[in-house]
Amino acid sequence: MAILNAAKLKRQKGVTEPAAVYGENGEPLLSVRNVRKSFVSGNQNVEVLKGIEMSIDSGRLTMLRGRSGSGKTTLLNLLGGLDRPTEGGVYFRSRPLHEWSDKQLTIVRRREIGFIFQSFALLPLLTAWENVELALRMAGTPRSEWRARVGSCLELVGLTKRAFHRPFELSGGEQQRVAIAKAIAHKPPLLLADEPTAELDSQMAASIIAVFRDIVEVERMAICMTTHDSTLWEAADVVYQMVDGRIVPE
Ligand SMILES: Nc1ncnc2c1ncn2[C@@H]1O[C@H](COP(=O)(O)OP(=O)(O)OP(=O)(O)O)[C@@H](O)[C@H]1O
Repeated sequence: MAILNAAKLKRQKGVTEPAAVYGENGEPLLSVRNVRKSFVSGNQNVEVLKGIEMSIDSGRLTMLRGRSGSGKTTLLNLLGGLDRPTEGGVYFRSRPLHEWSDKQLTIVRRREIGFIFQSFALLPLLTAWENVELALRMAGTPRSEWRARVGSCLELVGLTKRAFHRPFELSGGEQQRVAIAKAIAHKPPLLLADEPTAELDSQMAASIIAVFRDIVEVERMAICMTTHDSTLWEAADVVYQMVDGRIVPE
């Protein structure tokens, strides 16, 4: 796919665009400091994350790669405040998510983070347009802004012509694009995606990654996604490889 090759070429030539950074001092949008996560399974304590250090910048597509069971989803859940680390810190826009109450985390997730999952999580009776509009309603965006924002999000994901179709009338790739439009509608600075291309064929997967590249470049959001698919890694600005709960050099 052209977009993948373009991203690869840019990196090969050492061309890097200046990252849009959060904060005056250039601190990353999100940083993870010595994070450990354990689960109790039966009478055993299983350590799934073993001292993770990483950061995520605005205007960058970051990928987490690794074998099944290496801890990618567990880490993504911590980045999005869906769970808390056993040790260490997760700082989002310099605020310590790991110290926040459930109520505070719910608010930050609703307003400042977009989530995309493997299954597309669309409401089946609503059209693509109404699904995206619902996200704005949930985020408390003023009604007067809905029309323009829904239109521009559907345009960004290339679905203007399909705006009034319901999910069952759309292909898997198109449904995932509606899910992306829904996740970015309220302009969250951070978009997290867990295996967003797992249910798609390789062509549709590449088209989703092309949409992600547009989002980081046009909207300057940060996207962090997990993937097994080695053909997609070259489209990333940053790739973290996970092995057995640790980030290891590629
Ligand atoms: N709530 C939990 N309780 C006990 N063990 C858990 C829990 N969540 C995850 N694990 C274990 O942590 C390990 C890492 O799981 P995780 O889902 O993060 O891996 P992954 O890299 O995302 O894998 P996949 O690519 O298959 O989704 C697995 O061995 C899993 O069984």
